Amino acid sequence: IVHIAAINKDRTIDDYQRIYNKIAEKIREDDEYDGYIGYGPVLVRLGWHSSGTYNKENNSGGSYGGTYRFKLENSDPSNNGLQNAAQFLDPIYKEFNWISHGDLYTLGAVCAIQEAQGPKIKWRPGRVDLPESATPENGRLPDAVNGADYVRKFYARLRMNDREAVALTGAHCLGRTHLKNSGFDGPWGAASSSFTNEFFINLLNEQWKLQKNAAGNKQYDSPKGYMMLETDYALIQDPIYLKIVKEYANNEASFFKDFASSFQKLLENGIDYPKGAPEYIFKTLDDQDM
Ligand code: HEM
Ligand SMILES: CCN(CC)c1nc(N)c2ccccc2n1
Repeated sequence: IVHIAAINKDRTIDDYQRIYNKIAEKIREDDEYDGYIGYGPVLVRLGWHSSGTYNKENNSGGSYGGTYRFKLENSDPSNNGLQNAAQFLDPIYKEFNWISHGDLYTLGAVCAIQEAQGPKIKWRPGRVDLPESATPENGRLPDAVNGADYVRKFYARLRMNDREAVALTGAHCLGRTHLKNSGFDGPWGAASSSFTNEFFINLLNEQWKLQKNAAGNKQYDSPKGYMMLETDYALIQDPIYLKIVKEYANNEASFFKDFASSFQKLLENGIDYPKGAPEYIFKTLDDQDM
């Protein structure tokens, strides 16, 4: 399967910055969502899940076709809760319906990370809406009840190495798990909506206890009210991952640099960009004194 980015010469960075600003302003406006965590984290998860169906073996899945908009994909149990992000983006799509769904889902995730004071993420337009027949089957997204071998193998399918896998999981500094969505619960208390390396610091500093939660699923809980999925905890069980976790816990700049490159790679998996294809770095609202 080959997906070539379609470059729309009529659209400039200003057009996409306008959409970025609309999303960023709406994130600020709709601040009450999920107990005042806000829409940032679930927008990041939508961008990740619409890309995480990629399979390097046959270059199938991924963000290109915007197939999350079809029932088969958005009703995948792995996508429980992402309807909130899709509904958030609906009015933005109505106003700017010249953008493809794949570009919108990935732009929303980049916007959410940058507006959470995370790193600047380079973003390239050109994804093209594909028909429903292009929708990948359910089951391509990862399960949380697994160890390091599963995590390594899963990320390899997305062409990600150990550093990229650890960096990407650092996005779990945002948001929370919801029993009704995934059968996992927490963290409780001050849920942060800033993009930082705290996920790695918590992994190393908290005391973790493997417990069964209210849904009977195993997760690691800490006395301070933090939690880790088994796939999170795997990052300190595996010696190679552990070394990288320590690096990111002690060097936020290194985490930011690797996250930015890994996230762009994740969002662009499966797409061939022609030479000279435009690449944008959007300004945050703060950069624009908005
Ligand atoms: C082995 C890989 C991964 C597994 C098993 C996993 C699993 C999960 C689960 C079970 C949830 C809770 C969903 C809910 O209950 O609402 C979650 C939330 C989240 N995940 Fe992951 N995840 C993985 C990798 C990633 C990656 C690569 C990213 C982004 C780069 C990411 C970003 C997020 C975010 C931002 C949330 C919070 C969403 C919200 O607050 O609504 N995750 N993840
Ligand atoms: C770093 C603690 N937090 C956010 C305050 C956290 N920790 C997690 N382990 C986590 C796992 C999946 C989704 C969100 C998550 N959030």
